[in-house]
Amino acid sequence: RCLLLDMASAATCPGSTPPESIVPACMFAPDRGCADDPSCEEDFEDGEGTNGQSVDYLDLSKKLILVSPTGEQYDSLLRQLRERIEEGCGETIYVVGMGSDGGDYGLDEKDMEASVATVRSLCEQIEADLILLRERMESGGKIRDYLIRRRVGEQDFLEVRVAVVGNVDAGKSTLLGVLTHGELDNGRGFARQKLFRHKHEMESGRTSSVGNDILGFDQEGQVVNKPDSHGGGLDWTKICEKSSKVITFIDLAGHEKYLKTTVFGMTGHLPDFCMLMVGSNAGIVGMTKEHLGLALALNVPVFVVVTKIDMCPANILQATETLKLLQRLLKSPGCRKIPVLVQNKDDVVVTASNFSSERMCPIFQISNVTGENMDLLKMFLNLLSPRTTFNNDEPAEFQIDDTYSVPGVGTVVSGTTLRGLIRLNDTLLLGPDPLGTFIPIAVKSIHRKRMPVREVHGGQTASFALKKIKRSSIRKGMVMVSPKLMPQATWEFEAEILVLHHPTTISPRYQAMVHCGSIRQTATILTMNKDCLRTGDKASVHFRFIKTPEYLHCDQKLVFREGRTKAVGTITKLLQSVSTQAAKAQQAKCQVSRKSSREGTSGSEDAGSTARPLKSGGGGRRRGGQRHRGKGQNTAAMSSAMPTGAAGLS
Ligand SMILES: Nc1nc2c(ncn2[C@@H]2O[C@H](COP(=O)(O)OP(=O)(O)OP(=O)(O)O)[C@@H](O)[C@H]2O)c(=O)[nH]1
Repeated sequence: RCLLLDMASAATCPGSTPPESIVPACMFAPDRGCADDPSCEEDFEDGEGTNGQSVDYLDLSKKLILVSPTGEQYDSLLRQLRERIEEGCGETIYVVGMGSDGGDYGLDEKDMEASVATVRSLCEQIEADLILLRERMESGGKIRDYLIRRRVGEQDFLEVRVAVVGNVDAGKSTLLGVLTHGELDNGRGFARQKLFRHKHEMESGRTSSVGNDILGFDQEGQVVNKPDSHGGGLDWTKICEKSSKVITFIDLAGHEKYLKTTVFGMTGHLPDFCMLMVGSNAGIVGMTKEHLGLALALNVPVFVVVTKIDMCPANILQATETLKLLQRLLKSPGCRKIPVLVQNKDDVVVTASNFSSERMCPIFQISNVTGENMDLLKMFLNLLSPRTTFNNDEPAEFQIDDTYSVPGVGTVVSGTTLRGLIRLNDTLLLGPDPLGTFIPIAVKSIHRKRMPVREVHGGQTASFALKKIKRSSIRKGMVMVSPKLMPQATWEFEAEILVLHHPTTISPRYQAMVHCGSIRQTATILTMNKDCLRTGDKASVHFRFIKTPEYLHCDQKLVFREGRTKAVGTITKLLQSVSTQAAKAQQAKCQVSRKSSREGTSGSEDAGSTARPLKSGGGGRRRGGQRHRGKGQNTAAMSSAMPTGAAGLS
């Protein structure tokens, strides 16, 4: 019944049968309101939150447990708090005055003071701070919500990534300029000037690349970024040093012509959350639904920011209409969200506590010109926690999303640490190259948010300076992994996909761009378990990359798109992996053959032997009827690096 929730199930249970009637891409039809769908009217309750800020009420005992706990109770409370802090990657929202007393909530002044003293002492034990978020009155007295945040060292901070999407002119870059530089906009593009990375962006006012901006919060939740008086860029080092939490905004392009870059930003930069921007004057136009659909497909929780409310006062029909339409879209069967208009601090605490349940969708209404409601948005951002916890003991894995050549430093790669711990001077395997090989590479220096650091771990973005490698031999989508992982590159894979939109039908030999993490490469459908696929269909599909093998994992999410055609899915099986040894042997052969042909000796036999296995690789290609199109690549060598027997794989 619900296509988008179904995507999630398609992603998690590959074998699950499709629902009886899938509503085709309902997110593209906002008018399919779900006024009749009672589930969409469901109220949320304070309770379980999954962004690690779970507000679970002490089932240890009654609301008075904190007033004067016994030694045993104190230990249990401490254990419980530690667990919650771990789950919340260093912070949690703690409610005082609310137990399992069957609705008798609230404490009198004296009990509240005693309870807070207990919580404070618990916080000291785990080296955390207690910050009051809100206080309310119930029949039994006061209830308080506190943010408990673990203290971090000067070099350390919690990192939360927020992707910023929405149609052209929704005010994305402007809002980021206002938030990060602390200066309001003039309604004519003043604030966004500080963010643009290219001259053509300055001239056109349009974002075309993936931008990164940071907003730091100190231990008390105050913004650390200072207005930039000298006109230079922000001092990231200072911000990070003073921050306990840093929100990294991934500023994405609103224009359709940059959709490929925007999809890359959403898949490759691993956002924890997605901020969908809507201009209240323009409403839900252009790419708004497209971007919302993408976030839902990738299971990234979304919150909405309606901008330009200074242009549309509340009584103006247009603004009310935009809000109504937005709420209808969010509640529609395609989205199944619970939209909540955030109007005060209470709403912020409730929505932030319940946000990662993925169904709740807070809506903020702001003005970048007058600054209205900006404080609510900042408070909300301060309460967001990363959605994933990481284990440093796992072998390291780093995905590259950009490369640079820095004078005096050499080749630098930037990206996200997916898991494990990477230290200065570690040797990692970098790859795969066009042959599918991985080469050992030493990490010369590490920068995190432009600060030199000695190590980075899972969930952190970083840049590494590498030794003895040319920038041209590294591409986006490559990884650097621990040698323990013995990585292998893959030409072909199987995925369970769900077609969100296609004007006609998709059949074998169809080619489109696969986005998977920071990989983006055209792939061909070789076979599938259905004759053809239409909008709303699910299938198990066998893909093959057309240019180079890639480093993939089972269970990775992918987006398959070409123009307005879109499918999402999950990788279920890796096929035709290139064994590193085979690839290395092949590389050696290639070198020998190249050398001998240069020398004009009878190296033709060797050269011939590299070309011959084309037939075996060709088995795979014939099935898809595709040819490699890699520029200047030795396709013969590439094919021969593949193991034979592709024909039998599916
Ligand atoms: N009056 C008013 N104008 C705003 C507000 N927010 C943004 N603007 C103006 O709207 C225009 C477009 O803003 P941008 O920030 O460039 O929009 P964008 O969403 O980043 O656009 P792309 O980068 O092309 O995707 C600029 O001229 C801003 O000054 C607001 O809250 N009120």
